[in-house]
Amino acid sequence: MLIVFNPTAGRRRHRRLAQALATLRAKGLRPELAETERPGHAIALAREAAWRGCPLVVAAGGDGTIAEVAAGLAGSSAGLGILPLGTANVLAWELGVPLAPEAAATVLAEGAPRWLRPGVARFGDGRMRLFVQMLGAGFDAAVVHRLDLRWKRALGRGAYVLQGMRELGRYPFPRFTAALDGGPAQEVTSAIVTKGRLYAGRHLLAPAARPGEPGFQVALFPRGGALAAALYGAALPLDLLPRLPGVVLLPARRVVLHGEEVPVQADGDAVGRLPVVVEEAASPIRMVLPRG
Ligand SMILES: Nc1ncnc2c1ncn2[C@@H]1O[C@H](COP(=O)(O)OP(=O)(O)OP(=O)(O)O)[C@@H](O)[C@H]1O
Repeated sequence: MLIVFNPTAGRRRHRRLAQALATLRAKGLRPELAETERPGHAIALAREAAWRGCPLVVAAGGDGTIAEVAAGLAGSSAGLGILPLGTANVLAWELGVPLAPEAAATVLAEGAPRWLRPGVARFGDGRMRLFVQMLGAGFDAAVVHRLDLRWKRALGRGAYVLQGMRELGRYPFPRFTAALDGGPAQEVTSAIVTKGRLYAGRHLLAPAARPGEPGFQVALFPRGGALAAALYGAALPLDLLPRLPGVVLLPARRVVLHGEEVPVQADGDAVGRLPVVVEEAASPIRMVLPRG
């Protein structure tokens, strides 16, 4: 087992990592540890581990680190485990992986295999980005793009709330189009393409989503403006967002988002700007998850 640890993810991460390692060692396991040194490094570390036959690579970090490890394991037979040390840890909430390090380590040692089907985003400039939970274009991506990392370290998820309030006053809500499965282009001001039900931690976004099955749920936000965005932001922690008028949720296998100067985020990382085409990744990933 190789643990790929992002030393910049989340808070209190070193202590939590040490607790997980102690649990694994107490169970007779001898995990290897590799620290990431830069964005994208986890991809290379995971790829190399899969190439030398490592059966399980654990992403110790947040959703961005999981996505990078998943990208490195793509097409291999190695399994992917999660040690949730990130800020939002949406995928851990989604898949029932405990946040307590000892309990998460027990899942790594004794969990069961389950398939996850990541999404892949292709940008206009030819870049590709794999994502495990969701990709957003528009307002939420603007928040991620301009988030101050010092705030994120100090305040955790609260930093997103503060940055969201700042963006309400300055984001211009440019319109762009979303075309689902070759259908007509619809005008929106934000769109979230999600594999899972949850968003920004454990808040409900897409009740019909099934991460282990093909396809996505797509949340479209035709209404722009600070008032609508503030309303959506207030509804999210109450799990009311999917029920709000003006929020459209649709299933799709392929999503084309077209626009200019519209920011894009994937799994909470700033990843570029539109246009982008979102599809299912070529191969599913075998995850090690809680039994039952
Ligand atoms: N050594 C490093 N220095 C700077 N950035 C790094 C380093 N290692 C990894 N990263 C980048 O940090 C990004 C964010 O990390 P990650 O998603 O794991 O944590 P998080 O943002 O705190 O958690 P979450 O996504 O759950 O909110 C990763 O996508 C990765 O590209």
